[in-house]
Amino acid sequence: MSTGGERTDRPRVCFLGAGTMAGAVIGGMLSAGWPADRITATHRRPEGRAAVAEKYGIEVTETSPEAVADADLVVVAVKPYAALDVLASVVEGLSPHTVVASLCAGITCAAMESALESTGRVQLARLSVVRVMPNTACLVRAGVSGISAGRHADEQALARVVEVMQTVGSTVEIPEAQQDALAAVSGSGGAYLALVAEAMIEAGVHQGLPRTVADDLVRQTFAGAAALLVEGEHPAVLREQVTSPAGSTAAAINALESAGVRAAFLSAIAAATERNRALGAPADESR
Ligand SMILES: NC(=O)C1=CN([C@@H]2O[C@H](COP(=O)(O)OP(=O)(O)OC[C@H]3O[C@@H](n4cnc5c(N)ncnc54)[C@H](OP(=O)(O)O)[C@@H]3O)[C@@H](O)[C@H]2O)C=CC1
Ligand SMILES: O=C(O)[C@@H]1CCC=N1
Repeated sequence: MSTGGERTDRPRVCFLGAGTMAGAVIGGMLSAGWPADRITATHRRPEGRAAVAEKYGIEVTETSPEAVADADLVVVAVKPYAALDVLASVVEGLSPHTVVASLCAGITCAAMESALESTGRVQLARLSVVRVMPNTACLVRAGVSGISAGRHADEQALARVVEVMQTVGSTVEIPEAQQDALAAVSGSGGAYLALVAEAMIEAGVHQGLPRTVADDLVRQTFAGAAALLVEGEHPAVLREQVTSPAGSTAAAINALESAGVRAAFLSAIAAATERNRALGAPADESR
């Protein structure tokens, strides 16, 4: 998967948990030329370890202090409910120079810092902790990650995390209080757009288009619309450019507005923000 031109000064990154999100970041890093021998991961199931090692050509081990001993950056990438336990299970392998980042929805820097402080090991109590919220487009190096530094993370620690996440997309540094809303917009956003794409394909089929044609049309329409958005024009202007007075787009927009599409997005993003907050709450067993 490597494109060559690998740099040997890249930080060594160990992912704790190698599921969808870690896999997207690992895949993006490798395709950008990050040396495979500077990426490791852990997986709790032996068959999972074998599969991930085979897929990415990286070393995959059990989650243990030894797994993180050589890492410059340890990335917690398990489901939120397991994040603090997984971090606690590797503390013996962390050094004062290790940076710990978490991709886990809702898990605060303070919660991770407390987990490290509660080890009673003085040198870990001041470890750099960074909270990151990426999205799955990291796989194609088109992700966007919100990044917030914890109490002890200095510029150098932050730069280590930014180096990884900018390899797989863009980054935005935000106050940690905004992380739950950011996750609701960009962490989950790809799913909303995939749902709209799915609905548009079905609607095209409903109007008599062959499924493969509807599928191709929708994919390319999304790619084209994304390219125009990235150019920087305001979305309202892009919408107006397509909407002739009393034309067919106006008829469609009228139907969408009557169905409450804007209100639906307001509710959806509010629900996701609230859910992210709940995922970080200590008593939540459903995470
Ligand atoms: N998916 C997404 O789009 C995004 C996810 N995130 C965050 O990323 C994190 C991971 O989510 P996602 O990748 O979707 O989930 P996955 O279930 O795909 O991946 C989680 C991985 O962690 C593994 N795991 C669980 N416990 C342990 C353990 N003790 N040691 C090692 N590995 C363990 C799981 O193993 P097993 O297969 O055995 O269950 C699984 O492979 C979550 O906290 C989520 O909030 C953030 C942004 C976007
Ligand atoms: O659904 C989730 O919980 C995660 C957080 C952002 C995207 N997926």
